[in-house]
Amino acid sequence: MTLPTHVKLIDVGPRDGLQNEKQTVPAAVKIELVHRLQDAGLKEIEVTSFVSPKWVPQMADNLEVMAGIARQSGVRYSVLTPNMKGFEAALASKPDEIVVFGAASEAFSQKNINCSIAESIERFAPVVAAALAAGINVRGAMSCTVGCPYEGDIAPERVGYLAGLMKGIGVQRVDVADTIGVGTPLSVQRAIEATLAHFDLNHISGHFHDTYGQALSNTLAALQLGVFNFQSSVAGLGGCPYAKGATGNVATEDVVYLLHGMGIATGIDLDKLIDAGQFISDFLGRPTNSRVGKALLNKRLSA
Ligand SMILES: CC(C)(COP(=O)([O-])OP(=O)([O-])OC[C@H]1O[C@@H](n2cnc3c(N)ncnc32)[C@H](O)[C@@H]1OP(=O)([O-])[O-])[C@@H](O)C(=O)NCCC(=O)NCCSC(=O)C[C@@](C)(O)CC(=O)[O-]
Repeated sequence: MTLPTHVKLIDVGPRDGLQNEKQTVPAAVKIELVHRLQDAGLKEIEVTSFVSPKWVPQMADNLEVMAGIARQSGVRYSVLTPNMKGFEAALASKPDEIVVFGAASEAFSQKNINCSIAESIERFAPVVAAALAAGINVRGAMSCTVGCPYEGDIAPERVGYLAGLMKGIGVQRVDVADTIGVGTPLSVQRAIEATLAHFDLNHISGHFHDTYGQALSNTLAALQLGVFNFQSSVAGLGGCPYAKGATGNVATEDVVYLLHGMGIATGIDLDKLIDAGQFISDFLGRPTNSRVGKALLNKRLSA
């Protein structure tokens, strides 16, 4: 078994992590979180989304957040854009990458973006073309690649079908997302293998929610297939408003601990990352969801 020697992490905490928070998180707090993540060594940060503020009120400050970030060279700042309206609004914020987001499940596509899978691809196509013409990178998030809150198990063929559609409209790389965290290593591997029919390993990332406590196992299973891009959320923040009961992404701190323990480089300073997790957890008024964060904070206190 040959594992990757280096892994790239995209922290999606400011977007996926905070989009579902009931309390208002001021733009200044989101900006400070992004600053702390980049100071900790994150080279890719998913900052916000340009979606309907009626659907996701927490992301309504998208322009303010993007404008407030003191950008570091070498860091990629991405934003979600579901349609041309979102893309046109996002352009002013100069994102390095835009993300179109579809689903392998018809029901989830309807609940999340109010259209079928086929209609979503029709909406994404001009967004992708406009982004590429403007020199902006394009990622495609694929939700519900192993399970759906409305349809149950999702067959790998449906993941392959969506990946093929994404490839067909020019999406450059895709995320294989276990939106509700029901996957286990073999089901996640099957979803990735179905994606590999359309995208190579350089262009696939794993995005695992931790609802059933499987996300680290699933990360290892993806590493075993050679995947070396992963998304995670500082302090394990998050959940999708249209996936009731699903918890946050796997905590970035826990993934970094796993990888460093296996001798896999990330370029991330775990201590600084834990401080970033503590910062946002303090603001939200609850303990971090990161097991590693909790353990190392306790260790600091008892030192
Ligand atoms: C996609 C839409 C907009 C379609 O929503 P719609 O209602 O079908 O759109 P519409 O074109 O009919 O427009 C309806 C209203 O929305 C406005 N509108 C239309 N588009 C935009 C836009 N881009 N930005 C701002 N406003 C917009 C539009 O102007 C109009 O306003 P009104 O005339 O009623 O005042 C809607 O369904 C929506 O915003 N959904 C939110 C989806 C979302 O953000 N979900 C969470 C992110 S996905 C996720 O978390 C999963 C992921 C990526 O992390 C991976 C995983 O784990 O699975």
